[in-house]
Amino acid sequence: MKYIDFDKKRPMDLVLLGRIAIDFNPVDYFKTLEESTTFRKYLGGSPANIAVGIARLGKRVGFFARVSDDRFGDFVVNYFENEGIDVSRIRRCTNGEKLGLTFTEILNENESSILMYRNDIADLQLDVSDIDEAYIKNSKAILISGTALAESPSREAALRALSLAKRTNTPVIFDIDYREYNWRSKDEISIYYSIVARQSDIILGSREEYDLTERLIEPGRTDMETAKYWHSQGAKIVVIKHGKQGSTAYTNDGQKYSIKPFPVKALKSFGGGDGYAAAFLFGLLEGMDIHECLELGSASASLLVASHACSEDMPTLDVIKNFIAKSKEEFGDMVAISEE
Ligand SMILES: Nc1ncnc2c1ncn2[C@@H]1O[C@H](COP(=O)(O)OP(=O)(O)O)[C@@H](O)[C@H]1O
Ligand SMILES: O=C(O)C[C@@H](O)[C@H](O)C(=O)COP(=O)(O)O
Repeated sequence: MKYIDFDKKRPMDLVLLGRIAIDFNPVDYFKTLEESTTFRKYLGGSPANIAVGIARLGKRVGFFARVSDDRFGDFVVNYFENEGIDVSRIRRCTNGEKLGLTFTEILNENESSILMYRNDIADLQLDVSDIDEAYIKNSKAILISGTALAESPSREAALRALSLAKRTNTPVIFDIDYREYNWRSKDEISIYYSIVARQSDIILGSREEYDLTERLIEPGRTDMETAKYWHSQGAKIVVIKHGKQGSTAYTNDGQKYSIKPFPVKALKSFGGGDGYAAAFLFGLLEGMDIHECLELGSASASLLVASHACSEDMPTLDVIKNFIAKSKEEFGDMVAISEE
């Protein structure tokens, strides 16, 4: 069953909108951030990680972003170019705004935290003038990352992209992507997240992120209530992630596809969502069934939590498929299909 009708005549597979940043992950991990002394620099930013992931799976990827006009901005643009990602819509800030920096803390395989430096931030300078209709119209889908809604002018740029996507019949993917920084209130979060979610075809988020989105609508929903509500608003696929407990995709025909995580020796607790989104969306673009997309997403997520980086360790399709095959041999099938 296909839930999203991607226009195969469009040359770009996915355009993403949101932050491109840098991760500094500790080399001397299993320590507090205060104690760590040595870090490795990686491209970062959840939507940027997803872009790298889906490009490595062979898709043609574009990006709407503002980056800093300095060496860090050079680093991320060059990294994208080396990954084959189109950078024609990535512009430099002109007033000294800085690229987002994320210092991560890996205390143990289950406990990590991220410290984000986002003052005077470049990515939230994305402007409505940066968003052109032709670029969206040439793409099979657009992914909007929630943090882009945290401040103006990025907020209006994201909403313009959303409007142009609807006008050009371009499927909208909303990766809720909550990061507390730059938001002034939880009501603000709910207002803007729900505007985008109501016009999205696919919504990806953790339970916490749906709770934030639904705060002014109906707080305290179950997953089933959440899925039914967003289906009633037009979403075709609602994915709710629950960390180590796995994830579930709810489709608008009443099907519920749950998957347990592929067992893995985790190193960190972050990065799974980006790997998940990249591989899950790849599967959809390939016309795969939902349970195949879930397997790809969940396997990619497991590989990412087992690795030191997010972007740099995004797996190829062969790596994901080999991992799935080995896991199934040892642990059996991971997917359970049922009715909502
Ligand atoms: N310890 C783990 N082992 C295996 N897979 C994991 C682990 N933690 C997370 N995952 C996978 O990563 C996915 C996304 O993780 P989650 O924490 O829910 O979202 P996010 O990373 O976006 O916050 C999960 O649905 C699961 O498939
Ligand atoms: O999103 C950020 O700005 C930080 C990311 O680069 C970092 O790798 C991370 O936290 C990924 O988070 P997740 O995949 O959503 O768990």
